[in-house]
Amino acid sequence: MVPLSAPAVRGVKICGLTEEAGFDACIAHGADWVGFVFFDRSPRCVTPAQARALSGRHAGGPARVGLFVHPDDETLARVLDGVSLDILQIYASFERAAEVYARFGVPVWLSQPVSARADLPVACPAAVERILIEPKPPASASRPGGNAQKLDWGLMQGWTPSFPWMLAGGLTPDNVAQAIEQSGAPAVDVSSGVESAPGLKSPDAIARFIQNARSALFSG
Ligand SMILES: O=C(O)c1ccccc1N[C@@H]1O[C@H](COP(=O)(O)O)[C@@H](O)[C@H]1O
Repeated sequence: MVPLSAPAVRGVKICGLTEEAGFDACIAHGADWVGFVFFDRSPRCVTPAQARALSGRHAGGPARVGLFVHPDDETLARVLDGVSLDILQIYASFERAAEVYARFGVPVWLSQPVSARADLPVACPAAVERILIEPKPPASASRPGGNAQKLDWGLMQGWTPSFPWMLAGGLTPDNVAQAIEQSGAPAVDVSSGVESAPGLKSPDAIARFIQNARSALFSG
C-alpha cells in the first residue's frame, strides 16, 4: 500500500508537547512536526482532549504526530476519535505497522531501536512512511524512548537508506548540528533536550533547537 501523501523528507520534529507555551514555540519557530505522546508511563502523556485543545491553537501545519507504544486497535481508534492526527508513530514490529496502516489509513512511522550497525534496517515496508532511528533503551528504562539517551552517530556513516528516516535520542540545541553532520540524518526528533523539567518544554530551547537543526539540514 502506498502512503496517501508524499512525506516531507527533511525537517524537525518536537515531541512530547503538553502545554501551550511549548506548542506555540513550535509554531512560531517553524517545527515541521509536533508530537503528542499517548503512553501512560511517560511524563509527556496527554489525553486526546488535551492534544485536540493544543492542536486547535493553530490551523494548518505542522503535522500532528501521535506516539504509541505497542498500541492495540482499540487504543488507536479511541485516540483518533478524540483528536485528528496526521501520522501515527509506533513502537511495534514491521508486521504490526502494516496492519495499523491497513486498518486506519493514517501514515505510519516506525521506531527502530539501534545499538550496533547491524541493527540499521536495509529496507522499509511500503506501509511505513518513515523509520525513526533511536538508541536501544537501557534494560531498566520504563519507556522505550524519551530517555535523553544518545546514539553513536558514527554508526550511520556510509549507511544510505533509500527510504525516509529520522534521528532521535539525546539530541539538544547544542549537539543537533553535529549529530546531523555525523549521521547524515535528513530529519531529527527531540523531546528531553528541549525541556526545563520532564514534560515541560522550554520555548527558548525549542527556538534554538529548530534554528540549529534547520541550519544544518538545509545548508549546502
Ligand atoms: O517522550 C517520551 O516520553 C517517550 C515515551 C515512550 C516512547 C517514546 C518517547 N519519546 C520518543 O523518543 C525520542 C527521543 O527522546 P529524547 O529526545 O531522547 O528525550 C523522542 O523524540 C520521542 O519520539
